[in-house]
Amino acid sequence: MKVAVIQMNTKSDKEENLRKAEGFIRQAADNGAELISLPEYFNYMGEESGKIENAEQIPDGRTTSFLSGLAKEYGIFIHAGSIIEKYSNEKSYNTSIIVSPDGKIVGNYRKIHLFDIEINGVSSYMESNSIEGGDSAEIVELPFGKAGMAICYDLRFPELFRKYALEGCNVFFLPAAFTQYTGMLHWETLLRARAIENQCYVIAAGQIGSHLPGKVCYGNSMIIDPWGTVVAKAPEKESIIYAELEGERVQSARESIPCLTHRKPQYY
Ligand SMILES: O=C(O)CCC(=O)C(=O)O
Repeated sequence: MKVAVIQMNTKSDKEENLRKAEGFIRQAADNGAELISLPEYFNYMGEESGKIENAEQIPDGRTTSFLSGLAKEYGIFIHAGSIIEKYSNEKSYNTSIIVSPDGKIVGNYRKIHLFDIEINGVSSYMESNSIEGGDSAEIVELPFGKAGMAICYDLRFPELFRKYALEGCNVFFLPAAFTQYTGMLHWETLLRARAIENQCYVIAAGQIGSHLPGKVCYGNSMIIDPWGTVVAKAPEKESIIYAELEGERVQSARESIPCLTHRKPQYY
């Protein structure tokens, strides 16, 4: 299955962001992508206060119907890294969806772990001020196999990915708007670790560069195979990268080093 990952620098004008995403999706589909992955917050990154007015219903919202139309037109899967989903008058969900070639939503995942952190003298984020956390994991059946869904900070919780692997996943989605600082320190290492320890592909579409109001994102979108090899990596700009997901790579990793069957959880 040919996958395309789109790296974006999303800003606060939703229609402009959708126009840009559409251009990338059309280009990737014309290049033969059967599955296209977009980053977290691909349709809006702006002031916190703007989140509420840009929140949408799922499935009855502007962005979902935009994605369904394109998925149907090209007969492809589209993974929308995230859309701000309506929750209440104060808060939204940070929600990823996967749309199938017939335009239906086949995956819906609300970011579980919220980025509430403070790094002394560097940065602080309080995602839970505007976002309500999700409360369930999500596995989607794709032609390539089962896929586990996660978003950005979820990457730091290996037990979610282990659960997905034990339930038969061979690919993970990890869309992100990862901060420049923590990205430099941890992004590639954590992504490769999740791929290696679970012997799964990792599809990581990221935001790149600065966004209102002052968040700088690390970019470095990548596709990693079940051996932990980075098979495609985006340059430092908005771009599309491609890779072929190969079932044999999953099998060969799992047969060569059968760590998933060597587990002894009864001892720990
Ligand atoms: O885990 C990190 O270092 C970054 C996470 C992040 O930027 C987010 O979840 O929005």
